[in-house]
Amino acid sequence: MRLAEPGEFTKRAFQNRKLDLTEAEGLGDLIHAETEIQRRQALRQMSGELGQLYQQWSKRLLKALAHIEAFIDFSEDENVEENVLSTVDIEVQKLQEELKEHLRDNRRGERLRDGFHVVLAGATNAGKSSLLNVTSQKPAAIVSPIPGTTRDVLETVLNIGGYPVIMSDTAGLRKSEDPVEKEGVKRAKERLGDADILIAVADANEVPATKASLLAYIKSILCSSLTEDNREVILVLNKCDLLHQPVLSKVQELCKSSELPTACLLSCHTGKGVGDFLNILKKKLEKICGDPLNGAPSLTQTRHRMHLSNCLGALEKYTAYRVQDLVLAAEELRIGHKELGAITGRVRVEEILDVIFRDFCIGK
Ligand SMILES: Nc1nc2c(ncn2[C@@H]2O[C@H](COP(=O)(O)OP(=O)(O)OP(=O)(O)O)[C@@H](O)[C@H]2O)c(=O)[nH]1
Ligand SMILES: [Mg+2]
Repeated sequence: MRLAEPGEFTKRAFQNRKLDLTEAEGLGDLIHAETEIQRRQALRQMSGELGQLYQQWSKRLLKALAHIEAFIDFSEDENVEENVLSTVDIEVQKLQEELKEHLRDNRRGERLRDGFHVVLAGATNAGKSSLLNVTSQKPAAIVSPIPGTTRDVLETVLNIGGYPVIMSDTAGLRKSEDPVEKEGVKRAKERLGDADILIAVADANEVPATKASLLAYIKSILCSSLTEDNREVILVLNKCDLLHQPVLSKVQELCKSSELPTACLLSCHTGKGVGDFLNILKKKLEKICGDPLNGAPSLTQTRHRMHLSNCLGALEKYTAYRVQDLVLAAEELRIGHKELGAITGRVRVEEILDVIFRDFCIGK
């Protein structure tokens, strides 16, 4: 018997299947869609919408800071009234809410720029690598009937309906004494932790027959991620070409259960159901993203996220200190403003004074 050359499985399997896949309805359109979303998102960045938003926050915070300083320094002998403080409080509260909303965006902008992490996980031989090849339409991963073929995490960049995606194939999850495979399983689990969307891949011929046991099976594939967080999960039941009609109907019925994650029955060999899978994936991406081309522009840089979070932290401290110690509270506004300044550019002391003398009749 001749030993197979490395990569032979992949090439042969892929060439045999390529024709079927290009015939799968809508598949090409979904995979090869222009990254319109990314392009228009970039245009929004370039037109400075995000910059304008941060500038606007910075100006409002500067005004709040100036007013509080005016109150601290001049309220006793000049015309600075008590209600200045309550106006500042309201403005700081509003800024906190706007910042929170901006930060609570599921890292949409960063994901749109760098790609959404979609991770394929499942038992050995379920067809994870086959699914990666089918969706990317190239023999990216080695496919073979030998369980434990994939040992490492393999990433492929895809474009699903305009959304950038980094799809990761992982080692099949099973107990092994082989140190290389063990390491592969460890890496697979780590990668699961980073996923925006988890794809639990199972062989449709081997899935448990009841809802409860199937649910437990999915949880074991996802290392309980399903219960621990609210991340999107798709259950893929592969190799449906091997199912006989009565079993197929049973599995189809099982898939409809609302207690299970969105399920998709498909065959990487015939291409049947792959288009549906991509559509489900696209819908999940849309769900995470909202409409990226409308509404407030999204955060795109981790550095900005850090400064905005720091700014929010300072504004929250302002609220905490406000009743006990006005000077400490004002200091927090200064810190918050400095954090915004790290994004929008520094503000000089004179600018604070300008606001004070513009808004109050001091020394006049
Ligand atoms: N009949 C049938 N066989 C399939 C299908 N998808 C994959 N296979 C076969 O199943 C075997 C395992 O496929 P892989 O894609 O390597 O499975 P895997 O989940 O990546 O396996 P590991 O890397 O070992 O974890 C190969 O022989 C594939 O040709 C399918 O839709 N139908
Ligand atoms: Mg594999």
